[in-house]
Amino acid sequence: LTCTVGATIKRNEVTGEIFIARVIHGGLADRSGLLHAGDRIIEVNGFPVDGMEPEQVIQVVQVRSQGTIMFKVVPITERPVHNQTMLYVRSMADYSPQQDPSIPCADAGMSFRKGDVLEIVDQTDALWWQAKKLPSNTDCAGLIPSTNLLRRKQRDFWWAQPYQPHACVQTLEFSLCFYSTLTEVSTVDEEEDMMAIDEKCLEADEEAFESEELREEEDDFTSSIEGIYLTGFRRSMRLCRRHFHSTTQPTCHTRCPSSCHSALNSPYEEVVRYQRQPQDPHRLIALLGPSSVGVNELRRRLIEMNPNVFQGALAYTTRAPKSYEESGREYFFTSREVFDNMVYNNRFLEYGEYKGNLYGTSIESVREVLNRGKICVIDIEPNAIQAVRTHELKAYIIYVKPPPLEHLRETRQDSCITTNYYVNRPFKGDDFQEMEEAARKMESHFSQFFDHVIVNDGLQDSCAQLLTAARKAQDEPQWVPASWIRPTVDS
Ligand SMILES: Nc1ncnc2c1ncn2[C@@H]1O[C@H](COP(=O)(O)OP(=O)(O)OP(=O)(O)O)[C@@H](O)[C@H]1O
Repeated sequence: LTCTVGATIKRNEVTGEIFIARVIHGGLADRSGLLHAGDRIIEVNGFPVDGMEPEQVIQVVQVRSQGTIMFKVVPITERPVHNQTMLYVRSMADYSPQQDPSIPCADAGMSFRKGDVLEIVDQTDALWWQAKKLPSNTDCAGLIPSTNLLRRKQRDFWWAQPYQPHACVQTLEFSLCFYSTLTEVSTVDEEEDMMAIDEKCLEADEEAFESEELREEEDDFTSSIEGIYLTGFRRSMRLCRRHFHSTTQPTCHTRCPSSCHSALNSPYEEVVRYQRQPQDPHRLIALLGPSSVGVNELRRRLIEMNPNVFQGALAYTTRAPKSYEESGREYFFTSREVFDNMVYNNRFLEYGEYKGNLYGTSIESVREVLNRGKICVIDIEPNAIQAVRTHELKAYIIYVKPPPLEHLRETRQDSCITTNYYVNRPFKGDDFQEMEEAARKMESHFSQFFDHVIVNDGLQDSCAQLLTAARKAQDEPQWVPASWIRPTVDS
């Protein structure tokens, strides 16, 4: 009945009467305006349907799949009042009606993936809403679980899992409220990764290790182009970020409660179309991707090619300045006391420790770039996603994805990476595999927050894509969390 007429039916088990259970938005029944939820069906194409099983009724309808289908109905006397307000949401979970035994009619269901934007067209039913996936090329809506129902499914799914120490990693898409647990698990994973690296280093050719070992002093990854110093590319800051400490939880509580809470607790995040006005500050561009995928190469090239438009954010450090360094150029050099105070006051988007010194990217550093009318481009670890998704920064998150393995091998033949132990060592086969694995994890946990994805295959093409995306983020309407536009009292 759903496909042909655009309605679902139900049977009163006591009386055997058949009723319209719901009318699918945009379907034939809805467009005809003749059938409504609650109408009692007496006859279909002249056949009395009282006492029939719903499947039999459907067969009667399908016999006449073309031409006119005649319904004799007793209309519902009191139609529910539809005071629908337009609602758009970004899905924070995957859903497949074919794998959901509780859906009233799987054919009427609509599947969606994390990050999809859905237009909710009907919320009259407490359990099953009707929605369209955007951009939509169909008039007909599909059934999706309501927020409460999906949340309940997530909870049940969570509790139904046998105990596995890492279970929260696999089930994050179902239960973002376990975010803090995930953070701990990721750290453990990272420590394990670190151990793997240690072993590899022990196996490594000692001579090569010695000659390429990280030197104590800090070099820039990049040279400064004429007259312009590229901020935000210092090596220690980047290495430190691999051992990041996220400020996610405290930051969330104080800086972005509405957007964080909605993202963490609700399977749907309400979104609105946002068009930045020319007088508004630029949206922050935040790049993320698995280590060595090319986030900083792309970021550097973008800034180098358009230094008057784009700029990185200067990091803070408690490290003592070297003779040639100036506060406000390589870093903001600061005391540990001041740094701790900034941490306490949630002033960092992310911060961490490297070789006994603290490093961090502050909100003020980003603000300073924005106040100059430039577009701030930073790279972040996934744990900083919530800290940049705020009413003020309105981060546009670009995920840099590795291309397939063969392409990685081909394109990175002459490229080098800096690891915790080596500077500029050529890529090895294992690096590519690790990158792919890290990418898979990152995507499965965080893809719902990606505004744009760049597959970093050919460097030139990726650079062009980044420039286009960074411009689009500023100039074209985008879906953003509704809380950014209608901030609550405490955001
Ligand atoms: N598309 C590409 N083709 C070839 N080489 C690339 C490409 N993108 C990046 N590279 C090279 O790969 C290496 C690693 O890139 P980059 O330093 O930007 O990594 P990253 O993503 O910033 O990683 P990390 O955060 O771990 O430092 C660099 O030598 C860079 O020049």
